[in-house]
Formats: sequence, structure tokens, C-alpha cells
Amino acid sequence: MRINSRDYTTIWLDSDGRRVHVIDQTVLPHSFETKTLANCEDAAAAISAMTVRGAPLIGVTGAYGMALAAWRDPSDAAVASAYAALLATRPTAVNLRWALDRLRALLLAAPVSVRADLAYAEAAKIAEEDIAACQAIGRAGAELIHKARRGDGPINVLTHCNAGWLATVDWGTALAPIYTAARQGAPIHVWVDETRPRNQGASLTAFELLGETIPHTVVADNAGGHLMQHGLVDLVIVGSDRTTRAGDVCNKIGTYLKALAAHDNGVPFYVALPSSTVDWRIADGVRDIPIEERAAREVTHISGRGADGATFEIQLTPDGSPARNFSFDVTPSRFVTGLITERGVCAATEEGLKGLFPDLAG
Ligand SMILES: CSC[C@@H](O)[C@@H](O)C(=O)COP(=O)(O)O
Repeated sequence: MRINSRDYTTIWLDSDGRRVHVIDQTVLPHSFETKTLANCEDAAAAISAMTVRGAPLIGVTGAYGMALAAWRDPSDAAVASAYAALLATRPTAVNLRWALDRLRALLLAAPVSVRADLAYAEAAKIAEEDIAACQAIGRAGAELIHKARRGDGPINVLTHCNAGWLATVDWGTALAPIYTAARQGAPIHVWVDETRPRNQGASLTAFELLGETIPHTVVADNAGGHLMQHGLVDLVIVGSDRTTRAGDVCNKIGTYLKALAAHDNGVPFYVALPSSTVDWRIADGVRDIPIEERAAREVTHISGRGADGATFEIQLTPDGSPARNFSFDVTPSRFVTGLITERGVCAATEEGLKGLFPDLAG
């Protein structure tokens, strides 16, 4: 998508065909910087530190991490070591395991001499598939937005965290329908949850929507229920880090609370996701999806830009007050109106997902 009138994707290959460049999302929105990944360790560090984040982008970065590893050492042992190091970076987004499994199977079945080229080609294929899937999600979801129109006023969509193009290779998942419908002429306004503690909404979704000139308003996470009670939300669209075959949806912490408020107020609650985010192995998301717990400092401290333009961190909590930082939660399928996928919209049920993906459901 566009930054300062220039088209970007979040990750791209250097002209040398080996090193990988990514947008450093830890310094957005106040600074635009890129980072170069020159080896598997760089890719793992970029995922762990959230230089890159968002389930599909984590998967693509993991795939390129396997390619960077094979470039240096294509042996079976090195492939296994890279797989383990990358898988250990973040536990919740299933796209990471999905991509690593795909690369590992391909590489171990190939002669060592061709593994590096094969890995880079497969990582590029996964990236292209992600772009196409997100564009298809945009088309399918745009129809829902058009249908939500009531009179001449704006269609108010609430979204949580950042499930835009910065969370994928391009277009995004939850924001793809917004970009697509807006380009089709729909009058959209987006309520942007700030999304504590990492503030992906306030820093990344707002940045994206500004870049695409989509009207939006940043609100505290706790405002969503109030907005819905007062008829100010026509539908909710969020992303997912892992959706079970039964339609339970794991997404950024706070998503579950938005779903409860939407359910209580009769507001449609949609989840946009590519099939690479479905974990066909499990049904019960609350029981079986691993929830990442990150450093408490992300809760006790916050960073921002000062009046002098410099970015700095401040402490919010008193010295000595403990904190815990749960990064995701699970919304049971009963609170999900529908899943917006690259093959269309389905119910958040095993039957719904099997109907769209009989080839993947097993
Ligand atoms: C298309 S991205 C969907 C999800 O990955 C997104 O909503 C989310 O939870 C991102 O969490 P993050 O911790 O920033 O990786």
C-alpha cells in the first residue's frame, strides 16, 4: 500500500536475490525505517522483537528465514535448526508453523544443491499467495460493508489491533474490505481501537488509514461497548492469529471483549483471515491455542513522540507494581457472525470452513 505516495509491501527481496528487507514497525508511525535481514537469526529476531508482526507477515518472514538459513547452510541439520529457532519466536500465530512446515518439507525432500534457490522461490510464492488471498478477502468483505449502509451517513466499522497491510505482505485482512469498499465509493468511517499495550491500532492502523485517506477516529479500547450501545458501530471486522476448524478465533487481547459487546448490541462481528490462519488440528480454541505472554514492560511503560520530536519511553505504573502481558485471547465461534476468507464468507463453524476448504479440512 502507499506511504508518502509510494507503493510498498512490508517485506521484499534485495536485488541480490538473497537478503531480505522489511519495514521496521517498532518505530512507526513517527519514523519510517527499514531493516535488512541477512541471515536466519536476523529473521528470528525481527519476529520476536515485532519488527515485523501480524500473523500472515510472521509466516512469510519465517519462510524467508528458512531461505536465509539454506543460503548459508542447506544441510538437514541446518534446516532443522532454523526451523526450531524460527518456531520458537512467537507461539500464537499459526501462520508461522504453517509456513515453516511447508518450507521444511520442501527442503528435506530436495537435493542439498538446490535447496537455497528452492527456498527463496517458495518464500516468494507464499508472499504472492498472501497478497492474492488478502485481495480476495477485500473483495468478499467489501460486499458486507456495502450491505451495512444505512442511508447517506458513513458506514461505521470498528476494528481492533492492526490487521491491515502492515500485518500481511500487502492489503491486510480486516482492513482489506475497508480499502476495497472505499475505492468502490463506500462512505466509510473506521473506529480504531488503540489496542493496549503495544498500541498497534493507534500507531499502525491509524498510520495506514491516514496513508489511504480513510476517515477514522482513534478510541480507547474500552470505548467500543459504549459506541455500540449508541448505534455508532455498523459492523466490527477484526483479524485472527489462529482460527480453529470449529471457528474459535484467537486474535489480539481485547478482541473477545469486543465480540461480547457486539453480541450484546446486535452488531455483526466478522473475522477476516486467509486459510493459512486456520489450525485444522484443533477445535477448542480456549483450551488448545497457546497464548503468548510478552514482557511486563510493554504494560508498565509506553513510548511516544515528545514535543521536541524525539521518541522516548515513560513508566506508567509505580515502582514495584507487578504486571502481566497476555498478548491474545480467544473468541468462541458463537460470538462470530462470519469468517471472511479468500474463498468467500462462511459461518464460523466446522461445516462452514469445510464448505469453503474441503481440500484443506482433511
Ligand atoms: C492480519 S493480522 C491478524 C492478527 O495477526 C492481528 O490482528 C494481531 O493480532 C497482530 O498481533 P501482533 O502481536 O501485532 O502480531
